[in-house]
Amino acid sequence: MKIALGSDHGGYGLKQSLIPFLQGRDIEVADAGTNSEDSVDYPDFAERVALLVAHGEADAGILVCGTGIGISIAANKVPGIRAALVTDAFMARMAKEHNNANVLVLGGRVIDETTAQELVAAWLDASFEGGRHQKRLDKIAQLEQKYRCS
Ligand SMILES: O=C[C@H](O)[C@H](O)[C@H](O)COP(=O)(O)O
Repeated sequence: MKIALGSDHGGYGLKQSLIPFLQGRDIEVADAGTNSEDSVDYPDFAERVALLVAHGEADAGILVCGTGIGISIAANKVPGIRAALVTDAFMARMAKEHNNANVLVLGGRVIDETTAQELVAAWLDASFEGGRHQKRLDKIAQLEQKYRCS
C-alpha cells in the first residue's frame, strides 16, 4: 500500500512523525512536502496529495495543517477526493466505514503524535461498509458532475 503524505508548516511536525509509523506498517510513503516549518500555503500541498490519490498514483492520502480545516477544504475541491478531518478514533473509523474517505486529515495544532497514530490506525484498519453508504457516495459523485466547472 502506498500513502501520499502532505502538510503545510502547521502540520509539518505531525506529518514527519507519521512517516516512521506508516513505514513500520509496511506502507510506502510518498512525501509531497512541505519540508520545513517555513510558512507555506496549504492549498498547494492539498492539491499535490489529492492529485496523487485521484490519479491512482497513491492508494490513499494523509494531510495535515494547523487545524486540518483549510487543507481538507482544499483537497475536497479535487474531483474524486473524499477528505475527512477527524479528531477522535470513532470519527476516523467512520470516515472509512461510512464515507470511504480516501484522504484522512489531521490538525497538527489540535492533536498530539500518539493520538494521530491512533486515528491513522483506526482509519487504515477499518473497511468501507458499502450498501446504503455507497448510494450516498454516488450522490456525492453526482454533485461533482452537476457543479463541475469547465
Ligand atoms: O486551516 C488552515 C490551517 O490551520 C493553517 O495551518 C493555518 O491557517 C496557518 O496559519 P499561520 O499562517 O498563522 O501559521
